[in-house]
Amino acid sequence: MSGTPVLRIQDVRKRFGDHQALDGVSLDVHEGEVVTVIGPSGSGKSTLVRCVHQLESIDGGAMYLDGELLGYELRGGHLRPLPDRRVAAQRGRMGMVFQQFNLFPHWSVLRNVVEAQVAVHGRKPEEAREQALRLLERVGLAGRANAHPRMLSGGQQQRVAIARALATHPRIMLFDEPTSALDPELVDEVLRVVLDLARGGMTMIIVTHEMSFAREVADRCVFMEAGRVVETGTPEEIFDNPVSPRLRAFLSRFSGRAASEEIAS
Ligand SMILES: Nc1ncnc2c1ncn2[C@@H]1O[C@H](COP(=O)(O)OP(=O)(O)OP(=O)(O)O)[C@@H](O)[C@H]1O
Repeated sequence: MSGTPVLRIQDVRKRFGDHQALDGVSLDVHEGEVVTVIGPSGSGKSTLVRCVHQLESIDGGAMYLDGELLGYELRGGHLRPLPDRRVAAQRGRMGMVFQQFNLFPHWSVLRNVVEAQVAVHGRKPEEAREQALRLLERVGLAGRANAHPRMLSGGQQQRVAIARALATHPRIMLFDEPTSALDPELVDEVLRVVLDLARGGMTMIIVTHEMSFAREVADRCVFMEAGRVVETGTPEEIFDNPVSPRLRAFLSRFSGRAASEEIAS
């Protein structure tokens, strides 16, 4: 693909103590592209999106959003960390959805979405309200605008979290296992919303353990293991013609588990 990618991740390294969580990860995500990230537990998938969203600092490499260096600036010939307010502004150009929904419990659903725009774009609440209502409609929750998060199911709360992330008009959406905390019967309603965003052309990175969804929603799929990208390809390449023995082993473990779950249910 040509042109400046929306997101460029270049040789990113991240260490926790003596554990190398990311060991030189590179990935470009282009406008309108949906990239799913799969891999075994502990392979660094969440760390990767957390680094992009600058919830974790990186130890090496660089990341760019629309060509702009994330987290650092070149001053006096040296790379220096950006001041907090500029990091916050960069973060506001990305929408992050976590495993846990992280809604403010004492605010209504509507206010949770409105305040995202007020905080990031400094809009007046009354201006932000109309757009927030449209977003709640988009995630199928127009009727619950005045409810408080505790009155909603996990699936509904996650849909509010998606509306909140969309409220800042992000250039890219980052999903970190958005359905892992949900009861199985609530997973589909959230995945449908994400699929709808994908079809609408949203640029996204989605970390997920939902293999059939990872395949269905993706333009490109990335398999990570031990902090590295082991294989990248179209969903057909990754799921039907995996090259790396590590990916083959991962997929067969997964299909074995899926089959045994089906037998158990
Ligand atoms: N804040 C932290 N402090 C110390 N170690 C961490 C921290 N965050 C992640 N790790 C470690 O880094 C490694 C990668 O974790 P990460 O959560 O990115 O993996 P993952 O692929 O998303 O796993 P899962 O699929 O289970 O969520 C793991 O060994 C994890 O224990």
